[in-house]
Amino acid sequence: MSVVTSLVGFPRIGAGRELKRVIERYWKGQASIEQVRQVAADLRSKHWRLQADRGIDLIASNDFSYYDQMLDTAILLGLVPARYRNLGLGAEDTLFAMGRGYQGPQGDVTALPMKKWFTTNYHYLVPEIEESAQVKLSSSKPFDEYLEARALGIETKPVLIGPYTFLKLARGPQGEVLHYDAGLIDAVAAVYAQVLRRFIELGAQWVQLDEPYLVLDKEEGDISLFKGLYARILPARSSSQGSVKLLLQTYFGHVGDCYETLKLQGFDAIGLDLVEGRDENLAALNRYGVSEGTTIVAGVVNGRNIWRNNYATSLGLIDAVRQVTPRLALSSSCSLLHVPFSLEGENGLDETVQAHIAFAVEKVGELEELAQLADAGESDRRESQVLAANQALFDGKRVQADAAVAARIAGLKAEDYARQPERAQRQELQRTELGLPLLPTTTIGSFPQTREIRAERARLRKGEISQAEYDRYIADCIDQVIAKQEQIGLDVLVHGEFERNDMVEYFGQHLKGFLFTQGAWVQSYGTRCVKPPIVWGDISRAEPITVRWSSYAQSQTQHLVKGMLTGPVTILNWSWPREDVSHELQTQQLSLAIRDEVLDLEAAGIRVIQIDEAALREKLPLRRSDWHTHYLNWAIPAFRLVHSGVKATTQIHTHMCYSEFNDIITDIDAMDADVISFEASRSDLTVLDAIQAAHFETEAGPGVYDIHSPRIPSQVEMEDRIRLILSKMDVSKVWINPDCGLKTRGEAETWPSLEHMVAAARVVRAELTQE
Ligand SMILES: Nc1nc2c(c(=O)[nH]1)N[C@@H](CNc1ccc(C(=O)N[C@@H](CCC(=O)N[C@@H](CCC(=O)N[C@@H](CCC(=O)O)C(=O)O)C(=O)O)C(=O)O)cc1)CN2
Ligand code: MET
Ligand SMILES: [Zn+2]
Repeated sequence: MSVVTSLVGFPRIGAGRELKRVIERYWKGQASIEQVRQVAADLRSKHWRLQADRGIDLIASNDFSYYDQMLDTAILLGLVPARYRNLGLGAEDTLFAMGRGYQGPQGDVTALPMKKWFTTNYHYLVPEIEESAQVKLSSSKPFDEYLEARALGIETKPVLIGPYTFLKLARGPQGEVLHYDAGLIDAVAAVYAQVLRRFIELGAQWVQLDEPYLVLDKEEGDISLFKGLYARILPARSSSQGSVKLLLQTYFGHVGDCYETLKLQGFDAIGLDLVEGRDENLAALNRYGVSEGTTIVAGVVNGRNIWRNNYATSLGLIDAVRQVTPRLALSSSCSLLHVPFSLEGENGLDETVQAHIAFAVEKVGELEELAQLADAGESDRRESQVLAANQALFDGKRVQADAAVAARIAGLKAEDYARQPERAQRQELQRTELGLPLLPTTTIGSFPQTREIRAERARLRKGEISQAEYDRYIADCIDQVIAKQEQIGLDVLVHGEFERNDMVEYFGQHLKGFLFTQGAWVQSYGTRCVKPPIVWGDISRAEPITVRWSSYAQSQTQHLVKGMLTGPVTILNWSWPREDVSHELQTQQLSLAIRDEVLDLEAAGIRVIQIDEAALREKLPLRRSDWHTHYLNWAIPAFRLVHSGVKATTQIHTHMCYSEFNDIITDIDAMDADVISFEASRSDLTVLDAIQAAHFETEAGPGVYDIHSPRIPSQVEMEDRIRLILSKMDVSKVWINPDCGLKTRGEAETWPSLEHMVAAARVVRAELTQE
């Protein structure tokens, strides 16, 4: 018998994005809810079987979700705010209304706020706990899925988001952090206790509670909140009916600052991330040891990258844990939700490259191989073919270094990171030069990526149409979008990004050093997926990427057209980075490539250039002490390097979404952009207070409506929003825009929404000039 293997969670969208397809068809009225349920059940069964066939011992159930697992947990706890309940919709439709808003015969409600899930490109819905909320067990989803697997002959380990993480991420109706009073703690803990008792009745062996929030710095009261919750939950592991074991699963970092507390609670197992939290977690194990009866589940297979596991390294980690305890199990470092499904059918990559890659299915295989190697004696390990073949992947260099890139980086000087003249002076020059009105209106860049556009691109890929035909089609799209923007009266226009499949993949495809996949999709939010490009070698730009379409768009109008680029930090964060060189170096290479593009756009007559850094906050280390030393100290200069070469009158914009900036607001100001647009409509507007407090110099467009929902906002609603913004910001610094790009929206909702937005800006502008 080999070491026990556990999987934190498995991707749920399906190898061919089946779940996405059926749910989106359902939303359009083209599939029934029964069809959705059937596809979901088929996927679950396929994924369980796949793990069982490969010998995984603790297979997760309830890791499936139609939209998001935080949303499922809110529903499980009965935390459906009244405005959604009052719509009177069925179970799935209520869930979708919370996820994406609802506008129809039953009412008009916005969606719950959406936020980044720790340091990933996955987004969760922020549960809202109303004053009047009655916390009680309100869904049978975890039990149903456990029984569904059982009926297939597969014993699973039900997985739930733990109560501590849930409560730390939930908010009050105004987006405020909760007050964790005894009543709330009792009620939430009581539901989890009830869940455990029910699983005992059903005969489950293990339940996993995910507590990633434990890897964050602790605030006052956190430890007592955690202890308060688990003091009520742990006793429910046994009842007159039997008992169940509890696995406390942590991931995305270390729990060094609370490991002793975790140890003392007497969990049956504690899951530790030995990839991202390696040193501190091992140090904590060594320092405090492991309680009698607790198994350490060592997360050695990285659940967040796509590279093959280095078995020698993992065996070293396994041996290190065994120095402390013999009770060891193996797992992925976090849920495999964050990696693509499988290499099977991936014919976009050649074999030598594929040998270095492991997606979810391959990672399951790695866990099993490691479990066998972990139990092999020293001589068996020495003779192991598996180990030798694995070692060969890590011996020697994969790619030749690019000497020209290295020389350019070596030649960088301090002044390359500082734009001249200083910002206040630039903003004044730009005001006269660009001739913009007060409260200028603009959009974030993309316009609807309709089925038709995607189909044209698919046709080009398959060789059904020529490049020239495709280009003509894109030019038509641009003509139309320019004309429409002029018609509704936007001040700074965009070309619409029709030529791009994705804002990161597109740049990857036009830069040296990147590779792409055909179908390596990863869920980003709801039914939306991304296909990150792979960094394989040193990065550089062979030729201009966006100049052609930006200049074309500018040639079609007298208005300003904003050039549109993705910034270096975002390109790296939304790609699969190399692990043989630092993120800092890869980002620097990207900065130089995008810098060349900025200068080429300027030379081609583009006077406003937006460099999106949508993912800047995403990889901010979870521990505050690492923020500057491990990240901001190079990520912010990387952005400055991109734009420091332009003239004072060229206006540099940046854009960010789904992040919290309050605590890094001065760092964002230090990017030295002239203008920033950001997401602010789904979340609370405390960011405006932060802007005010920090004397933020960058002009700013806090999004006045949510584009991740099909709902059309009214003009009045946006007027109110603008007035609220003006109560906190200097009017000369305010821009009016949606909170992100419009690519996921349809034409039908896009144009009325923008008309309302422009009309709202005009009304408020008129009020201002009357005063
Ligand atoms: N990388 C990245 N991360 C991000 C964002 C982002 O824009 N990009 N935005 C934020 C929110 N997250 C988002 C993630 C994905 C999408 C999104 O729109 N994804 C699309 C896919 C975009 C894409 O790559 N499209 C390709 C391929 C489209 C496709 O599915 N084609 C069909 C064939 C065409 C057809 O429909 O007939 C196929 O391959 O089967 C293209 O346009 O070429 C989707 O899930 O639907 C939006 C926002 C945060 N993170
Ligand atoms: N320019 C991009 C767009 O409008 C920025 C999106 S941020 C996820 O789609
Ligand atoms: Zn955005």
